[in-house]
Amino acid sequence: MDTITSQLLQALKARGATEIFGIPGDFALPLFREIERDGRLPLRTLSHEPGVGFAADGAARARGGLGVAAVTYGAGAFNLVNTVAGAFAERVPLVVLSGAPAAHEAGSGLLLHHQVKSLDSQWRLFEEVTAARARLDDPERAPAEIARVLDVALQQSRPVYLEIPRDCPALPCGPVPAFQPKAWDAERAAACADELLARLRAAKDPLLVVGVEVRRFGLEARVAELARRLALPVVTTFMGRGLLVGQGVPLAGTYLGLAGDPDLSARVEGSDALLLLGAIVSDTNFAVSAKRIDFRHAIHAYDDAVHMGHAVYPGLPLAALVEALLARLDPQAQKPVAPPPAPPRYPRDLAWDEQPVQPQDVAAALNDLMAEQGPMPLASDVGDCLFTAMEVGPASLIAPGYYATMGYGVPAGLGLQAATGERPIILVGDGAFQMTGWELGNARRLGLDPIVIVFNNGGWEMLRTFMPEGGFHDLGQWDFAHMAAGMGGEGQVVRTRSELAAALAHAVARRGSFQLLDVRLAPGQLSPTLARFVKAVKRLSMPVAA
Ligand SMILES: Cc1ncc(Cc2c([C@H](C)O)sc(CCOP(=O)(O)OP(=O)(O)O)c2C)c(N)n1
Ligand SMILES: [Mg+2]
Repeated sequence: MDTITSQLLQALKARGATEIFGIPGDFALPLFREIERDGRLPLRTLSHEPGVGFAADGAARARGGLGVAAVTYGAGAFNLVNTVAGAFAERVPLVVLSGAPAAHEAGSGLLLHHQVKSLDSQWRLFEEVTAARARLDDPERAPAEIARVLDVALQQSRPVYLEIPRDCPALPCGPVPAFQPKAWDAERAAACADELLARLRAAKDPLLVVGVEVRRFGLEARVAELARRLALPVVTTFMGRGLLVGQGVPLAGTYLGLAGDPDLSARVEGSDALLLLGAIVSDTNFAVSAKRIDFRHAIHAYDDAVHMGHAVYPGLPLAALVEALLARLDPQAQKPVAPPPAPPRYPRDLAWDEQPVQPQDVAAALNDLMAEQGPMPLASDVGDCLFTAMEVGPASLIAPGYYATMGYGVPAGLGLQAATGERPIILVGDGAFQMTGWELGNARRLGLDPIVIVFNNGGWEMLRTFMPEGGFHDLGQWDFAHMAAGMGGEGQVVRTRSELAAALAHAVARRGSFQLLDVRLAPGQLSPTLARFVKAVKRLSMPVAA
């Protein structure tokens, strides 16, 4: 007999989920038992709910489709909130499944364990970080409610919340309707495409800037075709780094303003027709511009609307716009209007010498590795590791480039490998590792063996660059390499460039357990990109970054 849980699992799977990350509690034990009995989606338990949320987020970003995090009511769900907030900010379709008290308990007159202000406090809190919610306590309504909420997750590419009281998982339930893509107005899409193409054709130096929605809505191949037909150079935003890799279009690099390649930044800031597809216009993507970009002259397609000068086309999903444009373009590529920017230059040919390792040496070593053995997916945390990732390329990358929460890298890398089967390279600072790096202790049990590079500089260096006078940035020297064995992996201390090259070669050759490179960096040793970023922030005398 089909139950609320089995129908929910079928609906999740049909919408792209391939596993569930979770930590149970007594309010969620019946749900976990049903998930395990059903077996349709393997249950991957981790050690702390932030790890659960980041792993589900990483799975969704890397594979496409829904990511799923299952937790208990109260303590578990509240632990998850920051990861769901990051998913909301960065447009990730993360599904939260939370246990909850049974109806008869809610009316017991007793205060329940895990309860906060009221039994609805958790529901109200998730209203702020999700796009849709439902309580699955009525088998009659459950199929339609499941479809409504999961469809919003995919249509908006944002997190959603399902609360399942512990007396409901095994209730009989009918089938959940299939996914309904968003409808759009074809006439409005046509009018928008005509106006947009007219603007591009009148421009002297049009450029295509791609952002996260291009990946979230599975449009990379179609956008690459659009770039080809329009003969437009493709630039990514900081958050969009790694997009269109391997799609056969010339990638001009990542726009980083004053922190990036000066020629590319000048082209972007000087363009008379920036076509921004799916990009979040945020401070991390556009704040450190030498010349403030006037978005009134840009064409910005984001969050189901297209802004062109003073015109707005609402209710127009990115997919609708891309298809309307392609329908108007000759498959033969047009002639480029302006010479494409020079291709980005990434550090290569690491010298195998006794010089102390610097962040850019990690980038050079990874570029040498990928040139030799092919691309490997990157998962990065926040800190100088993320700025170093801008020097690795072109490689696919998942990272919280806008919401900028620490703790993301290791669990998201585990989620990436669990969902795609690809072995990731995880870049993480010592501070962020102290938050969630311990999830590596679950890697062997889950059959995962990421390569983890810890930028061990003994402090919160990114913050120290903004406020050197602060005496609270030091973390001491943690010996992560020697902790690895106790967690089922292998660790190597790396101090020199030749040690880096040898340790990376060893790590790549070893499968079946995670490999940790504990890269000892001198405090204050910054990547060139972070150094330029901080200099730009100070030059623009912007408020200190969060
Ligand atoms: C969950 C969380 N807590 C705090 C911060 C603030 C913060 C940064 C951002 C600006 O908000 S960067 C940073 C230091 C990171 O230290 P580490 O991982 O060692 O990397 P590195 O030494 O390369 O800086 C902190 C504490 C954050 N982004 N996320
Ligand atoms: Mg650090």
